[in-house]
Amino acid sequence: MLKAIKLVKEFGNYKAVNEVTLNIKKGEIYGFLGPNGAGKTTTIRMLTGTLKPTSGDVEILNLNLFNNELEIKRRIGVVPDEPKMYENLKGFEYIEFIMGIYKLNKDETKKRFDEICDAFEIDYLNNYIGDFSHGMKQKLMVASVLMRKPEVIFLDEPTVGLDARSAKILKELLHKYRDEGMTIFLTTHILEIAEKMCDRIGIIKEGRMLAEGTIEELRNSTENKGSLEDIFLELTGDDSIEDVIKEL
Ligand SMILES: Nc1ncnc2c1ncn2[C@@H]1O[C@H](COP(=O)(O)OP(=O)(O)OP(=O)(O)O)[C@@H](O)[C@H]1O
Repeated sequence: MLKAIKLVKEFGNYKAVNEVTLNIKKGEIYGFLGPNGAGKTTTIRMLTGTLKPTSGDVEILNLNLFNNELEIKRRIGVVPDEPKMYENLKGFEYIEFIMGIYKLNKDETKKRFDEICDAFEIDYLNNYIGDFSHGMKQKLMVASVLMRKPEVIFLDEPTVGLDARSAKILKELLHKYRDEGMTIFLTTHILEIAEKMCDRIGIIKEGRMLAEGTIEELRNSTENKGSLEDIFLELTGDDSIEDVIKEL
């Protein structure tokens, strides 16, 4: 469904992503975790066709990304870490614009969009996007992508800026769409969210994959039998954090 084969991205002499290989199944929620600067956003940008890899390949929906970019972009959805939207449009104008671009069935899509708006309490569609807070933009961006029912969705730090209620609603919406067959790839720094939300987790550091598996598999592959936070800190080598805290 979603495959990356030895993906590499070099910025000058710096290897931001170093031979990352992924194999994600249909209907799976895959959490991509790693410390700051590990290469998560760079990987997402390569997986979604916004950044050309230095080497390696990507296959989505059984199609090679680089030979089928338009078809793939039509069938996937992307929620970037910074929601980029037209600031001079009102919320409802942006949604009409997206419906037009993707040539969506208006009645069906509107029904789905309204359901998501109800869940997220989006009641500000008559206002200009430029006046929205980060969280308000994020919710509209998520709604504009989910209403299309993409077959694969990529979300980079989707809960940043969301209040606790909206983050919980997002988790429930993603589980619902996963159960209907959507494949979901997300990054997060909130390990509790990853633990509750994801079927499988990959951990990256300094561009390289350190580990991958279900929480249970990750637990068995490390000495640490505790929470995802304990496993993550052990794998990423930040287990000295307790000493740092003691010194504070
Ligand atoms: N356009 C660019 N030019 C040069 N270096 C870049 C560029 N984009 C990313 N990098 C570098 O690549 C590395 C990986 O960055 P990336 O944004 O993928 O990390 P990340 O895991 O998403 O981090 P964070 O969790 O902090 O968002 C970083 O060292 C970053 O400085």
